[in-house]
Amino acid sequence: MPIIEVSGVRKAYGGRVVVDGISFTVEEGEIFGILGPNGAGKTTTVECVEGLRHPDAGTVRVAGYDPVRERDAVTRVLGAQLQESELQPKITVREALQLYAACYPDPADWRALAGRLGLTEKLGTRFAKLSGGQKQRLFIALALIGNPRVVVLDELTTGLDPRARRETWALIEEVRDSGVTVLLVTHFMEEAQRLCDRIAVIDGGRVAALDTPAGLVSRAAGAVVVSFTPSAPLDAADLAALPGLASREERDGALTLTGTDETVTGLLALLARTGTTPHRLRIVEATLDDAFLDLTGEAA
Ligand SMILES: Nc1ncnc2c1ncn2[C@@H]1O[C@H](COP(=O)(O)OP(=O)(O)OP(=O)(O)O)[C@@H](O)[C@H]1O
Repeated sequence: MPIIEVSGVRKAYGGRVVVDGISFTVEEGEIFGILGPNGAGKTTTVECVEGLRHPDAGTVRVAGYDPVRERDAVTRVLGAQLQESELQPKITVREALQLYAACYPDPADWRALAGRLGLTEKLGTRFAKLSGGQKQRLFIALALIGNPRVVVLDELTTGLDPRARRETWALIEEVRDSGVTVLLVTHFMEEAQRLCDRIAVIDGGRVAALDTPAGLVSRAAGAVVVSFTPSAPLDAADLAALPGLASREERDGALTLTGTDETVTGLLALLARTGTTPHRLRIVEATLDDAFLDLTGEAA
């Protein structure tokens, strides 16, 4: 049984539909990404999973529980870090961990959690004095303190420098490796590609695509771009017949082809057959960015 099931969820604010029939399931033990442009409906969707918003239609189940009607049960299995989290500026890391631990019947050992998240030396530090990366680590610790089976992380690494972001990624992987399912809302392609087992691309309140990162990339219009200068001109009909060819451009004797892996294989066979040498050969694969642009028409 999937640990999260979202089926046909709709949500409108003041008559404007922002989530328009979203469905997906998250399997236990995976890092599932929700990716989409600003205002796509990502946060509204995960807030329905967390029970913070009531869908107008459709159903949500977390470990079989309804987040609205069975709020207490869902609170026991789901930990959340919200998009705009804040704590009182004067609370120390130790006090925050103890306070949150007191809210759960069977909390994690907060000292061990602080150790895992590299916060032991900061236990006496006030929230306002923590760096961005330390605050995010504290929010991950607070999301994990109830020993949840699922943790929802919304825009966790926004505002972090590249090094702190990478450290946070390693922590998210550790969380998953410890057996907790992760639902991750993100804007960052590199983050989604590196961390997620599967990604739902949300655009205009709908699921535009749901696949593994590699599966999404292979859907980009020109998944592979090959450029080279042939030692002798190639026959236009031979080039046009290459399997999977999406586009062809010639400039100053240099050829640029976009297509698929099959296009590259076909091109290599054509070069061998005609005894042509490809000078300055470059093969570039599409990225999740390209797939995202194709799917949503927007840059991340
Ligand atoms: N409480 C609310 N009342 C009215 N409109 C809202 C409310 N919350 C969100 N919206 C609107 O709903 C749309 C979807 O918002 P949501 O926060 O779910 O998108 P998002 O994909 O998470 O965006 P972002 O990446 O910018 O955080 C936006 O146009 C937003 O302005």
